Amino acid sequence: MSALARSLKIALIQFAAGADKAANLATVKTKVSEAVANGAKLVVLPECFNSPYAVSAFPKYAEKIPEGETTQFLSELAKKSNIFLIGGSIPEIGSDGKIYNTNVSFDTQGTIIAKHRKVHLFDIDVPGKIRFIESETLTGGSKATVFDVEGFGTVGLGICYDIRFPELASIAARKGAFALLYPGAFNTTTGPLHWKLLARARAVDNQVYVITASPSRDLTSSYHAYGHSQVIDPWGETVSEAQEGEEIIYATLEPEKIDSARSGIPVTSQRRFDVYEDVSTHAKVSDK
Ligand SMILES: O=C(O)CCC(=O)C(=O)O
Repeated sequence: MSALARSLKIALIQFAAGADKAANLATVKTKVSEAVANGAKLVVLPECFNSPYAVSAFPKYAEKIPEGETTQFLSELAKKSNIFLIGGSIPEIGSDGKIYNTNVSFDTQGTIIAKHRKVHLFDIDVPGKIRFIESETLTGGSKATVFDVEGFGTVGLGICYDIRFPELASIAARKGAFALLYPGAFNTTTGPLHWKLLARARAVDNQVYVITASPSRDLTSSYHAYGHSQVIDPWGETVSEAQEGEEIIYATLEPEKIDSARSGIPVTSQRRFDVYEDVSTHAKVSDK
């Protein structure tokens, strides 16, 4: 049986969150209803869609999950819209008092099906170009996340910088994923060089769809997101790609695309775990 049971129409919502949380949630509501009207069954929001993407903002905007207003809002929206809703990420305050960059995702009943805390924090310093140290206010998660989209199949999920670490993607693929979802906010330094390269690499490594949802670029904010939300197929081809502004992009994921890649170039069944270890046997996988 194919990793994907049947065709799945998805939408990626690219918009820039500002300082006003209520306005950000109102934008999500409007754009999700547009995506639903256009037939999307699974909708993906970008990284940090309810707050500015800035280390100083994370503590101010952090909410509890599931008690916080954004979780409640997304749950109702998923249920009312009868969609699977992949809630990008939001700053979360954990029961340990630490702050995480966290995805929470929902099924068509509004029930939480996944919670992923960004595992690899975005701490980089490229002199003269970009310095961003998430660990100044955030703590990294400690689990890989793989979950079922009921009636369609299994997916893996990481947040932005997590895409640079192929191990998380391999774990999901070994567990039968048909797609890897990465809400992310690359920037105008690393985006042009690495955003598509990494998405295509993860797609071809694992013969899965790779879905990366970005904020749009806002030159008035301190962080200039790259935009270019995209859907890459298991052959490494771009199915759909946004530019840098506000946009909703769509794609229909097809089981045949996965099957043709896997039967034509059968790396998925040719792996030599007798020569190297399968990382997925060591992984802790999130149960929500
Ligand atoms: O890896 C990169 O270049 C960008 C990562 C990033 O922006 C993030 O993790 O939020």
